[in-house]
Amino acid sequence: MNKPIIALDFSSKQQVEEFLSRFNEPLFVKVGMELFYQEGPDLVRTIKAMGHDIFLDLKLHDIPNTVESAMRGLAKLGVDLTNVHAAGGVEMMEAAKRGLSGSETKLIAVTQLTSTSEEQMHSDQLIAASLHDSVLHYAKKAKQAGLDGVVCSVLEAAAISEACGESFMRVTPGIRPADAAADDQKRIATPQEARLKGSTHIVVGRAITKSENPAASYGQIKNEWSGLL
Ligand SMILES: O=C(O)c1cc(=O)[nH]c(=O)n1[C@@H]1O[C@H](COP(=O)(O)O)[C@@H](O)[C@H]1O
Repeated sequence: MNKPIIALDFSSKQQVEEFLSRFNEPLFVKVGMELFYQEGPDLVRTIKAMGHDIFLDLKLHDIPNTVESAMRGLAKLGVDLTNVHAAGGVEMMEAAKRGLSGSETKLIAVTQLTSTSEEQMHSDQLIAASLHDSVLHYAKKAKQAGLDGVVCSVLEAAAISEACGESFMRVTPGIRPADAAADDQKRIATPQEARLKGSTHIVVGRAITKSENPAASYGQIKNEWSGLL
């Protein structure tokens, strides 16, 4: 079972170091925009040197040439996983993949954000399809572009596995323990539902980072995800 990916949604290196010091094991962590825009590539190198796996979540979405060049730079960081928005199109996703060539970094595409509801998608994006079909469509486009998988919600993971193959990654944020608040997320699920409904990876932020005891919360989520609870 893949380790839960902890979203390090902090604004400083100091906060990250304090948080990571509570764990005595190698983790799979996500560095997103908040942290990367404050601390830059140096912190990514520092976390890597500590022995943790890294998902660099910058959600690139631009013209193919710009994304390819940006990915060429990110490839040098040696992260394990990074992402683009599938809405950038197949040509952009292919360019992103070219930019990463020669590196070990896996590439996935965000389909519809887990903070998006079907009503919002209809009204904000003027997409007439169901949210499920939109996510599935983006997943097929990501597969066509040669990507390693997608970011989706647990609710779409099984259908994507069926359409794109079991080895195609389904990285699912919006994970909450059963009694926790949804916050700004719309398509949420528990770690147990993620395991039963076809996720290959779960991404967990606030349920761990805002916990009184992050290591204990991580342990509990990890056990539920692995089927040990
Ligand atoms: O690409 C992502 O990681 C991502 C995609 C998505 O659709 N939804 C989503 O929540 N995320 C990220 O996953 C994390 C979820 O955080 P929590 O809601 O605090 O667990 C955040 O860092 C988001 O940026």
